Amino acid sequence: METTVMQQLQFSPWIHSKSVSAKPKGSLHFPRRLAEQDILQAPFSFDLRVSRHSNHRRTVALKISCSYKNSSVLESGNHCASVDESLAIQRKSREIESYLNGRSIYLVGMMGSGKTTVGKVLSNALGYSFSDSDSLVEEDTGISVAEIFKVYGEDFFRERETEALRKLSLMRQFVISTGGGAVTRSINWKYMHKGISVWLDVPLEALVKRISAVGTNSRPLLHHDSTDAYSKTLVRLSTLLEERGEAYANAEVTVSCEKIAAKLGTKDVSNVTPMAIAIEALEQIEIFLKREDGYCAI
Ligand SMILES: Nc1ncnc2c1ncn2[C@@H]1O[C@H](COP(=O)(O)OP(=O)(O)OP(=O)(O)O)[C@@H](O)[C@H]1O
Ligand SMILES: O=C(O)C1=C[C@@H](O)[C@@H](O)[C@H](O)C1
Repeated sequence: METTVMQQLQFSPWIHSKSVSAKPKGSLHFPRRLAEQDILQAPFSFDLRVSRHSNHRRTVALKISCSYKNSSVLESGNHCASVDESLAIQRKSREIESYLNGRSIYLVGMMGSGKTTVGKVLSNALGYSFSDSDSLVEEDTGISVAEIFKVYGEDFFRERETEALRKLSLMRQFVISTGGGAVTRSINWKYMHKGISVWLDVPLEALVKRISAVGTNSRPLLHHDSTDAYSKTLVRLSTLLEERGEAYANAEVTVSCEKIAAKLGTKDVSNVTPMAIAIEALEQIEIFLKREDGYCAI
């Protein structure tokens, strides 16, 4: 089967603003087990498009497309940021740099809460490396998370996940997307507390919509036969969320998509972009760090 990978990245400050020193970077993501040779043989195409918006915002989208054979995975993304947002995240990153002092950020949250998507925005802004504990487990074992669950069971996966977090806890200057269930083991918190833990709190309905859109093949705890994907995902996710709600709330910082939506004057969290979530995450991290530092605003 031939599959197309499309990733749309929004670049703007490096075209219009001299005040931004770090150039935004983007990356194109491939299915986890695609061989390097296959990637090299894949034809790419690029499309750069400038858009002007009614409120004087300018955005420049770089769309990268690529086709390759023997894969059934489709990944696509549309990561848009206005000039204002790009400047805001750069400014906020610089502001918290000295408080952060190289500590890593651990993103926790349900499957589909955006840990990977928002994590990459954050790591770019902070000049940190990005890592994903699920990918680390896959690299260590040589098989996918779905296969680990199928062949060895969940307990084996949880052991490997803890080992991945232990290794990550030895690193600095990382943004880490943790597995959705990492919060359920207390030993994992011991490792995550080496850095700052941030819960991406996304309402259940939004999670279900996102996951139903991309499918459950890579998410063994949600996987089901193909019929009625929305309601099956809803039931399973709501059970997990009920079981884990308190565990997520252990995070030092909470980023609520509903609160961001409310600030934007909407109730619809689907209007809240990964960039807006990343900016709110940095603001909440700043509040936490200043409180920890005994800082008192006058
Ligand atoms: N703010 C957002 N608005 C709309 N869609 C989003 C947003 N953030 C992420 N998504 C989409 O939701 C899906 C899940 O996002 P992502 O993979 O980042 O979540 P995750 O928390 O890492 O999931 P998992 O733990 O299951 O790997 C992706 O298709 C992504 O493009
Ligand atoms: O929520 C969970 O328990 C999981 C989430 C994924 O990130 C993987 O870690 C795995 O599929 C289990």
